[in-house]
Amino acid sequence: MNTLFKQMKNYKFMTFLSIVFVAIMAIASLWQPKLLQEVLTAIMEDNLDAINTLGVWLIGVAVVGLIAGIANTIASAKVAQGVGADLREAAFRKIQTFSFSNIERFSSGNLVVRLTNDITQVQNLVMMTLQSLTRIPIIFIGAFVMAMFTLPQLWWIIILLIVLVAIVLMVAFSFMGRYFGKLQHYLDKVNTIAKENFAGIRVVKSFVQEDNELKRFTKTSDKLNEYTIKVGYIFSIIIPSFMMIGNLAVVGAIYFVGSGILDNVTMADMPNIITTIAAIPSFISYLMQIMMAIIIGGMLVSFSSRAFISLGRLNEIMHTNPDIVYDPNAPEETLPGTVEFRNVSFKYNDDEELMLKNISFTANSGEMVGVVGATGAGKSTLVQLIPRLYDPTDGEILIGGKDLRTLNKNTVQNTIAIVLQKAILFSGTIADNLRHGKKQANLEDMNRASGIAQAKEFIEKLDTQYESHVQERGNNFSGGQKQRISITRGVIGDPRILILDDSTSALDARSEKLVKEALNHELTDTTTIIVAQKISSVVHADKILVLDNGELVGVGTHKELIQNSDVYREIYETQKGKEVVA
Ligand SMILES: Nc1ncnc2c1ncn2[C@@H]1O[C@H](COP(=O)(O)OP(=O)(O)OP(=O)(O)O)[C@@H](O)[C@H]1O
Repeated sequence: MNTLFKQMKNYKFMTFLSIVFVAIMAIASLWQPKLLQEVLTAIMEDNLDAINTLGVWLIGVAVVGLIAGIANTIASAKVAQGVGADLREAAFRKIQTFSFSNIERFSSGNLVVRLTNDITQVQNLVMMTLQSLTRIPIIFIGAFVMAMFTLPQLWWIIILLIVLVAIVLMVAFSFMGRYFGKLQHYLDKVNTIAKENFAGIRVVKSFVQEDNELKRFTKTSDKLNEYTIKVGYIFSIIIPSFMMIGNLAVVGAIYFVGSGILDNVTMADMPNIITTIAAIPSFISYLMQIMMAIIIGGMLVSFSSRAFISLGRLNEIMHTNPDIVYDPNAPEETLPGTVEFRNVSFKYNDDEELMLKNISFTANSGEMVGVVGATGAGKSTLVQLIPRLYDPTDGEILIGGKDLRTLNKNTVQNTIAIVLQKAILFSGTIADNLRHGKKQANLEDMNRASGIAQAKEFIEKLDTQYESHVQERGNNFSGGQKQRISITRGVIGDPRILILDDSTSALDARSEKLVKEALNHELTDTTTIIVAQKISSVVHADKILVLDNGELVGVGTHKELIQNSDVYREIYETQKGKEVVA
């Protein structure tokens, strides 16, 4: 709730206006039946002056109610949309502060649902609350009191109507609550299957999985349909039930008033009879208002319970403390490119076992360091600790001789660049993507960096070159092109430490060689850490780290390791026959 109130503070005036307008609207709708009763009395008494005056009043009150209703909707929508947008931005800003671990704990898909569906639920709650919350008690209590004054002898019809409507509503909501949960579950599932299929459409097509996927989708969609129909059935029962209760109340009112009149039909009673007959439409109108207030109130309660769950999920984001926090007082500095691991151990989030165990090594400034090991040995995990994507569980990492945890955020970002295993590009232009690596990058910077990454040639062939459009996830580029663009993005800022996490895997052997040579020539002071599947990629490195099951089992040059490291020799032997190891 705090999160919501905090956001609503910015819209105090609009909220106030919306409450005032809804109160005016409620009073207008309570007043109209009363005026109608008076007009009817005036008609039956043939009082033309009163008819004219009251008619004008009736129209005036209706117009005021209408204007207040429109103004309330505008003000409520402004508050709801504003709160929704602010909440979305606040949550997105908060997520930007999250570490990898924070995001993994939520899962990225789940965060997207929170930013879209959950925010919409909260937005609707604000809208409904501002439109109904104050109106419901005013209408309910007002219409109850007015109905009692209008035809006090029929008090029991009012009570009966309230009890019956409340019973129908409670029974219906108890079923609907159950079905709504299932409905949401299958709706999420349908979304997930659809998203998964569109994102992985190439896999679906290449493995000829269309029929299987269609079956999977249809099964879930049918379930969704089943529960939607069940909810529809309940509505098809409750709406006529309400109408029946309303009609019974109307008939009851007319019958009992009518029989009361027939009991006293003398001329002396005429004024009383006129007043009573004129009161019937007004009484019925109040009954309908009472009924609507209960129905809308019930729906608001049922809807709020869903919206409060969404609010709770958003609160969870807002109250999560980022795992990785930078010291705001640390000065921004230029550091040499040395990397030192001192007894570093690491485990992922809730894992029991350590993924990296007591790792120590030093990479000197300007060196090229290779990291090799079997699949799952912990190579990516190790290099991701260097740009602080995760913090070690134990031990410390020194960059340029200083503890990584004490460094300014900009220092870390300007000193270290990582090109991840999976090349991820953002929609926009190639230039937009490259500016992630250097904000003010100009054409010269882009040309130089793309030259190093062997991307220049293909970019220059594009019609609009660096301004070429990049589709979502870079889908309009090949795997190799995406990797080249992401290497360009990595080197464009001239980092002191460049990490290539298996990021030349989609490049042909010649291009890979050219990238390595260009890195050697152009980034002579840069410490380059290369995670490689193939020993051929790091055979000339100044130092190679050999990882086995999270342990550092060898450090040295290719020659040294061939002699000293069984694990390295084994990897080398298995690869030797398959490719040329220089
Ligand atoms: N985000 C994560 N959360 C939990 N466990 C993870 C995560 N990332 C990796 N792991 C686990 O850590 C281990 C090491 O993974 P890592 O990606 O570091 O290996 P790798 O040596 O780079 O493998 P590969 O050569 O296949 O890329 C694996 O067992 C993997 O399941």
